Amino acid sequence: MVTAQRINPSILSADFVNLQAELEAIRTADLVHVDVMDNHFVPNLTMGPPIVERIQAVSPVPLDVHLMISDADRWAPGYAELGAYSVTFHAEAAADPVALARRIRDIGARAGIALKPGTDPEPYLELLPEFDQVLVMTVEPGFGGQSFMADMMPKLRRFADAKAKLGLDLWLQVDGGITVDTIGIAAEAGADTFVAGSAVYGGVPETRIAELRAAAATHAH
Ligand SMILES: O=C(CO)[C@@H](O)[C@H](O)COP(=O)(O)O
Repeated sequence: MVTAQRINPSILSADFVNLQAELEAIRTADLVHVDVMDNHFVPNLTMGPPIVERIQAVSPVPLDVHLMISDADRWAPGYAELGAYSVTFHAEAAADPVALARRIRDIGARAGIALKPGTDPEPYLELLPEFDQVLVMTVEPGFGGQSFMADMMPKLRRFADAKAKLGLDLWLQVDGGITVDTIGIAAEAGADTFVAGSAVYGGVPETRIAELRAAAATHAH
């Protein structure tokens, strides 16, 4: 069986003044990746619940919310309540990742856990049944347009191995520096869900999404 692959454009690279049109331009995507940053967990600031709620209301594609914020335990459930399809919080920002994932799932969203490049995957491997997706950051979180960190592939492989061993239906997501040249490397290491900002909005989004899909498919497991 070939694993389904998903392309989730990050609107961090979109024109925020024309966001509704930018959302329409990626209607062939699987999910819209929404980067929420608080200028505390990461040195950048984007948006909070009121703007995400408006995006949710007008987007033709469901939202994959990535919270790069401190105190995730307090804020993450609100994004599930406003209707996000998935809510991913950082392992480094949650006091009790399992309890938080359960709250997100109880509200009806998919629960994801994200790891910064320097974070050891080991403590999370046995917790994987509590999550619907794992996000392995392939750049330091905070900004679009950075270079893909190929040295994160061993971490991705550890999650892929644990997923196979436990027989889980778990999505493995990568985010940062994903292009037609790097997507295959991540797919080869076990990723099935790909976030791309500058690679999508740096050209005609529909064409770029199709190109990324084709490049990933040649490396599908
Ligand atoms: O979370 C982040 C950055 O922290 C990402 O979602 C970026 O928006 C990806 O941008 P590109 O590396 O694809 O340009």
